[in-house]
Amino acid sequence: QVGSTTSRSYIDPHTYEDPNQAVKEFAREIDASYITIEAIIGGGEFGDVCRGKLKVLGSPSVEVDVAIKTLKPGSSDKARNDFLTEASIMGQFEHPNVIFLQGVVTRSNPVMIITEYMENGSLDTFLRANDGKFQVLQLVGMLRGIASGMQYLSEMNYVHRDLAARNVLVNAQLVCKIADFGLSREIESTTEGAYTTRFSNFQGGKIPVRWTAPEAIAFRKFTSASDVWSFGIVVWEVMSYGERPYWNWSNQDVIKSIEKGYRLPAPMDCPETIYQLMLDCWQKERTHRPMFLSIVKTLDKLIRCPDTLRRIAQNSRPPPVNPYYVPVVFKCGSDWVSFHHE
Ligand SMILES: Cc1ccc(-c2c(C)sc(NC(=O)CCCC(=O)O)c2C(N)=O)cc1C
Repeated sequence: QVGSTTSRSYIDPHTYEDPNQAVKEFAREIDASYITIEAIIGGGEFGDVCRGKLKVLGSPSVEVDVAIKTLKPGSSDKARNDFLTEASIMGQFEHPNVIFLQGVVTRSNPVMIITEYMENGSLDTFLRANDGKFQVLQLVGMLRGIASGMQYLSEMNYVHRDLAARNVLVNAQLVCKIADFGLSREIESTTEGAYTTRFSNFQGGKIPVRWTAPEAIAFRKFTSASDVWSFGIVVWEVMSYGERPYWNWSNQDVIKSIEKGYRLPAPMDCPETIYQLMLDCWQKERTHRPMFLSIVKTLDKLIRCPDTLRRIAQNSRPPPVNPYYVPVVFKCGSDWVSFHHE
């Protein structure tokens, strides 16, 4: 890796014969007696998400706040392995803008994954609950953190494939961290040198269309450049305080509009330089998109010279009437559609 600051690459846990081997290698085993579950704060695919305390090793009287994912009892071995995959991936990373793994409980039930506690939860719900309440500089600071976390992951040759505001967590100090490492993936270097993923068992081939780059939708070409496209959508989500990208358009209409060159309009009061960054991330040709390293530098410059954030992008006209919009009796409730479309 030319110019990479990390010495090693991420290892896909699926390359291990025995998935338990990967967990042992990358995640610290914590004894359940060190953990106190205090409250359930949400539900996940495999069980509950809780808030709790972890006794600090060596000084049991000291406790830290943690978040805990539990695997619902009676889960199959496959569900257990898929559940623990997130820990095997997360445990390989160490960066201030990537969620920190404290460890796992695998030798007693329920099986648990323990991470740092992110007091303000997921970024999209946090912004919707605080519409209009932040200064532009605070929003840009959040974006800088997300870009920095993504730069680190791309240097580790990790392609996220599901970067969206819902998968970014916010702590009490407004620090944003990349989360949600559940999807399995395989990294294969190609002749172009760009790291691309050949398709592995990506949860039944479903993709979050409105966050995904055209080449990843069309022929599953997931790379750090397609993560940059998704980052552009996250920028739009943040500057829109959690507005849904493409509003209530159908996934098909999103794909057709993007193909015809349509791009999301500047959110209200969005600085022109930030809107230009979004457009750069949404270049059709993926090699024309900026790398995360340059995105971080661009955001750093804007933060250091706040005057560059004063000029507001034109057009805060209402969202354009979608030319393809046909009133639908019901709407597919999820962002995820299979390749064989709805
Ligand atoms: C492995 C992992 C990954 C993410 C989390 C996690 C969520 C899915 S949600 C949340 N924090 C909150 O929602 C705080 C909200 C406060 C409240 O509503 O009381 C976290 C987290 N890490 O804090 C958890 C784990 C274990």
